[in-house]
Amino acid sequence: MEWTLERLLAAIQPADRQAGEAAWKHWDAIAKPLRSLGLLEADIVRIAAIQGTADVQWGKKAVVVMCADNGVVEEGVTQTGQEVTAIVSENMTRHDTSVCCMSSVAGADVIPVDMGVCRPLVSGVLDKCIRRGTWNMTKGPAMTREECIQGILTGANLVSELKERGYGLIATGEMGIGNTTTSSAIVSVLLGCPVEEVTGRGAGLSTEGLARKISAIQRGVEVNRPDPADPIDVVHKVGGFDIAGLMGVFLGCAACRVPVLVDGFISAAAALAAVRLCPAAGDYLLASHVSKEPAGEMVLQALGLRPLIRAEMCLGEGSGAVAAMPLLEMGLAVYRSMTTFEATNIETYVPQT
Ligand SMILES: Cc1cc2ncn([C@H]3O[C@H](COP(=O)(O)O)[C@@H](O)[C@H]3O)c2cc1C
Ligand SMILES: O=C(O)c1cccnc1
Repeated sequence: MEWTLERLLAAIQPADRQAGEAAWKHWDAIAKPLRSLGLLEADIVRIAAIQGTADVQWGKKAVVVMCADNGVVEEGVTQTGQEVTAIVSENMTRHDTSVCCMSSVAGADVIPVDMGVCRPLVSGVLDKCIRRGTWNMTKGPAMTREECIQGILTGANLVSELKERGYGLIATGEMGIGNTTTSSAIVSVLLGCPVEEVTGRGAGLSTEGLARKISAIQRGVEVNRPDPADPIDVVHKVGGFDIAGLMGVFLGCAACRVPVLVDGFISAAAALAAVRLCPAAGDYLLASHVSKEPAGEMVLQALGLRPLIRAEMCLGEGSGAVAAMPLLEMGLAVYRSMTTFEATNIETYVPQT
């Protein structure tokens, strides 16, 4: 059954605290210094609560890469032309992008999705194209409200399908020239922060380019007056099809009780919009890394998330989210395989909390 927005939001319930407590109990019985694996432990506990059982396991892993073009690129807010979106999206099918190389190491499948790239793509990219690029947000809404909802439902339906196919851990990724512009616009509106504080150089931008980018976002916000209390209003006016799709992935993962790794600034902006739409969805998110973009840390804080990795990455594509997978798997290996204090006859260790 395909999701409607009403059914999707109604299906999202807070994660299972009791399962989380049981997972802490198991961690604390393992023969090692208490809580010494830090966030690895906390994240496995989070996943236990998401899955509703302390018997944590996740099966296959995937990174969903939402690809789309952004009309605002005509304002000169990016270093490269928008044709790069299509090229890199197609390179995903040949396993020739950064996230593809990293996913091979992490054992994750890469699933590129055309949410609205400017030209038709090869068939290896899942065709969910809403429209061939958004409109320029400095002149009016980037998309209609209906298109935004279509994007959200596309992402959520994809998660349901992936869950049926045995995927139990999903990373979010994106490819869309200009999407740090849309992300900064969303974050500025949702967090009520000045545009210049949440806007960076994206995939590389000169100082003049950065000034153009800030001005374009300011004009986009002034022209559209998005309502910060209505995340769909914000994303349809100043967001992109990739971000709408990512919102749907986060909401779909929450509805299907699948843990989802947030990548960098763009994914985090989409996660923020998803959580503002449905606060309970926040329980299902895991932060992977903190983006080097200026507001990377700020958005994670607003989401109440602690990143596993601080590596000054700002690549996108889902690269940071995939990088966190092996760490989580190491945590899971200790959680599932290690001997306990009791079994190994260590009686003298008195855990101090
Ligand atoms: C060759 C290339 C590969 C990329 N892979 C990810 N991004 C990253 O850069 C884009 C966002 O930056 P901006 O808003 O400045 O355009 C997104 O596509 C993001 O995934 C790339 C960018 C480029 C140029
Ligand atoms: O943090 C990110 O997701 C990011 C930052 C800059 C460019 N591309 C992606």
